[in-house]
Amino acid sequence: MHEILSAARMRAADQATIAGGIPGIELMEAAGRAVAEAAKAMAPDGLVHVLCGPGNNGGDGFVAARLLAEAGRPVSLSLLGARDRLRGDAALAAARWTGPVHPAGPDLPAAALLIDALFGVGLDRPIEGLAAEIVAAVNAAPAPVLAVDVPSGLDADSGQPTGPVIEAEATVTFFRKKPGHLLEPGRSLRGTLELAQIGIADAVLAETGIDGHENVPALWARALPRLTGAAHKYTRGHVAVVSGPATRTGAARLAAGAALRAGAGLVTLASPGSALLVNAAHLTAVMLARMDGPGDLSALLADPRYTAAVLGPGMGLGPEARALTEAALAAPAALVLDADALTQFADDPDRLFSAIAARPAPVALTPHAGEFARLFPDLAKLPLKTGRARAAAERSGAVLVLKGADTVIAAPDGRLAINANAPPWLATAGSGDVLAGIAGGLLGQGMPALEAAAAAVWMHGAAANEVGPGLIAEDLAPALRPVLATLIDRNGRRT
Ligand SMILES: NC(=O)C1=CN([C@@H]2O[C@H](COP(=O)(O)OP(=O)(O)OC[C@H]3O[C@@H](n4cnc5c(N)ncnc54)[C@H](O)[C@@H]3O)[C@@H](O)[C@H]2O)[C@@H](O)CC1
Ligand SMILES: Nc1ncnc2c1ncn2[C@@H]1O[C@H](COP(=O)(O)OP(=O)(O)O)[C@@H](O)[C@H]1O
Ligand SMILES: [K+]
Repeated sequence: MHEILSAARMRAADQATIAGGIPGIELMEAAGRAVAEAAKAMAPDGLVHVLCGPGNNGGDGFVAARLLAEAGRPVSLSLLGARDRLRGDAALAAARWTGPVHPAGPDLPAAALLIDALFGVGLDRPIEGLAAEIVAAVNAAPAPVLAVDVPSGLDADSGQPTGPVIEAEATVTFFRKKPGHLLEPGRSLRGTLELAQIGIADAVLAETGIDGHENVPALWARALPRLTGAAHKYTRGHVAVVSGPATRTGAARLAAGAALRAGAGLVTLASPGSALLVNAAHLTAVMLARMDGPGDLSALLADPRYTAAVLGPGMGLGPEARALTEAALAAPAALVLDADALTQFADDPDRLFSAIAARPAPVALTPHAGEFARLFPDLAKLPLKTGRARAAAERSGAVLVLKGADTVIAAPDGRLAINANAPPWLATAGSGDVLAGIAGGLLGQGMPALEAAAAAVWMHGAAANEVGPGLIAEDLAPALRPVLATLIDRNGRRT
């Protein structure tokens, strides 16, 4: 159920199902029924006003209106465009509606609920003219809005408004979620999301292919590190985190603490001599090693017990910092490169990519949009966030974590997950450092890179939800405990 389908693949799934012998009107009846049920739950009484568009999204609206009326609810309906222009299943659905069909306009009745069945995945241009006036009126109306499939005006693939767009309290979509339900601002515009099954068989996915998955534990839970009675700290991995200079040490400590909480057996902060005392003053379970340049870091990471390293948080730019990252790239450990460790390669991203290609252990890159644009200036212009992440993973040979409210995780082989559990209070200084640490902690325990990165992003969001508003980055690592408890039981088994 967690596969994601683009509008084109969803159309292919509809068509394959109809070609397989299930009439389109049956799918539409099931879709309209799901919408009617959601409408009853949202507004137990009062008038429901259904706004129908000229395509099959409008057809779903006609079905919902009929079923609500049959259930005894007061229903009114308006249609954008002429009734005799309706085609196919939508025309059939409209023929089954026996109530009046009002011409759609910005004058809306005082309703308990508005159903937006104007445009779905068939939207092919920005909404304008009369339809735009209707959208504005719907958004200004006091009644809550239930969107059919997608809020009208939203691009189902990008999550971007194409122009005027409906702001919905809730959306009912069919068969599988679309990228635009998870990518911002679509995730905010669609309100709560219900997924309804309408008679399309899961097997159709083998034919259509998928556009990725929603980032849920089912994707990676089986790959989580497994604790057994025979575990000792070295079997749980040793993660090195590179500290910045004396005036910028906090970010690396946040990452180190998070790596330990994520289950790494040992975490060592590799600190410049000048920053040893300030780091020592703040550390207990995290260990400290003196590291005064790339030679020291190479020597440290040459110890094969170091299974992962995290570089970037608070690290700084310039040739010395860059030389540290080069040393880590030449070492055998898995790597998380974040923040400054990415920006260091802005002048020569290909140098980073060839170093990644030359190493046996995996690399995860965790840029926010600004860092991404420095490494992938051409890809940053691609219209879809999913497309940007996928192309960058392919080019870099690394697992790409393109951060934001709607973080996208992509592997070089094309696998992709969109994360949708992060609350807005995660947007606070240092929270990215914690994410890098969690990813390092999971990689260090031997988790495969895509799974480790996706799990880290999900745990980060779940920990933020545990904490709630008011969160500061320091709160995140402790909040991993209840999150891990939902994933791993006390006997070390994955739940
Ligand atoms: N048989 C099927 O394929 C099923 C389709 N379903 C519904 O059908 C929807 C897709 O239906 P359609 O492909 O007919 O597409 P839509 O109903 O989303 O919209 C397409 C219609 O709107 C017009 N249009 C597009 N953008 C416009 C704009 N900006 N201004 C004015 N007119 C515009 C198009 O010319 C076309 O007439 C889905 O979102 C879903 O709600 C469901 O009923 C399930 C079954
Ligand atoms: N509006 C938001 N909603 C949810 N999560 C967000 C939002 N904005 C940022 N985040 C998350 O917060 C973290 C911020 O990381 P980053 O940009 O590197 O900041 P910093 O360097 O201050 O830690 C990322 O994990 C990102 O996905
Ligand atoms: K709609």
